[in-house]
Amino acid sequence: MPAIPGIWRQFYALTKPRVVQLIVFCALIGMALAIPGLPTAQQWLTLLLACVGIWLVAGAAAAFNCLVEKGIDAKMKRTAWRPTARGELSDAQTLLFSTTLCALGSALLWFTVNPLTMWLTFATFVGYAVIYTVVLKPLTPQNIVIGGASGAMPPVLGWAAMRGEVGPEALILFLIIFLWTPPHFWALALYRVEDYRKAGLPMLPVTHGNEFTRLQILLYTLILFAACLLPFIYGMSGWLYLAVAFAASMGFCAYGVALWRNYSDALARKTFRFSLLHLSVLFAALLVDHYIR
Ligand code: HEM
Ligand SMILES: CC(C)=CCC/C(C)=C/CC/C(C)=C/COP(=O)(O)OP(=O)(O)O
Repeated sequence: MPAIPGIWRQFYALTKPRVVQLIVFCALIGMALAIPGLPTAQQWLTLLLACVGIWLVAGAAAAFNCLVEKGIDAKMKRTAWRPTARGELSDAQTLLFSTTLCALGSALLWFTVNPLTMWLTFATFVGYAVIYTVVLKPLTPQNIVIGGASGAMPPVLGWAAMRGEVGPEALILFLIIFLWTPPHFWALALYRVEDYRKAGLPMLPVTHGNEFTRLQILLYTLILFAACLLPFIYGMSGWLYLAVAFAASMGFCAYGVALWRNYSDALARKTFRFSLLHLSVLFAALLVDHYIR
């Protein structure tokens, strides 16, 4: 097989592939839960097209973020390798790439899914690429809390794709990702604090210090624990989900407590990694539970 040319690999890297994979996975679960029983052939097609559309627009949002933040990224160890930060891709190339992905994804959603999903996905693009990246991130330590609303949208997009409306079930899944985002991000920000200080960004550990951030992480993991029980309480899931949600959320709280009591960079890194496992396992359990009930 011929190797993929370097420039395409660079463009691909701008889409933050692993983050977008989890985003599309959460959207997919929203879609599956919106359909009672197994999808029909027509629903399989809609499901696939909606995933591709959301993936394209999310990738476009990530690439636009890399363009806006190329100066900041260049100052941070974690992001200095990005092709935009290194000047390997020009602003015009990156803008064209992001616009093309966003246009293709939006057209796909409009013509093959439904206009509501297209508008919600586009609003999510604006929420992350403009409101979070341009306005909130340099402005306030609550940037990721408010901006987290865009990251929490995927199950809502998925639900809208299959139902043509937004139901309370989708809003429960939104709430879970919304409350999950602060401990997810602040755990990383704790051990990357010097990066953020150098870049001049007002992330919580920079503005309010290590101890206050650890307390916030702990509080969010506790509220998240309660929110993770809602799908069961609302009747969206059965005992399997409840057992998995209970165990995974207890695990996240345990990390919250351990980090609060005794800080180390290594533990903060483990907490960040655990956040990814927590959300993945939670959503996978919702899916399995939906089909075995
Ligand atoms: C405003 C909300 C969010 C912020 C500020 C945020 C921040 C971050 C940051 C800074 C990283 C980079 C870690 C690194 O480079 O080592 C990261 C990684 C990651 N995030 Fe988030 N995140 C947010 C929301 C989300 C959401 C909604 C999802 C998925 C549903 C997600 C999934 C991931 C994944 C999978 C990674 C690991 C990427 C990798 O290993 O390359 N994040 N997040
Ligand atoms: C249309 C749609 C579903 C859009 C989803 C938007 C999206 C990609 C949300 C994920 C959030 C994310 C990548 C945060 C990274 O934070 P950061 O940008 O502060 O991280 P960085 O320092 O690595 O750039």
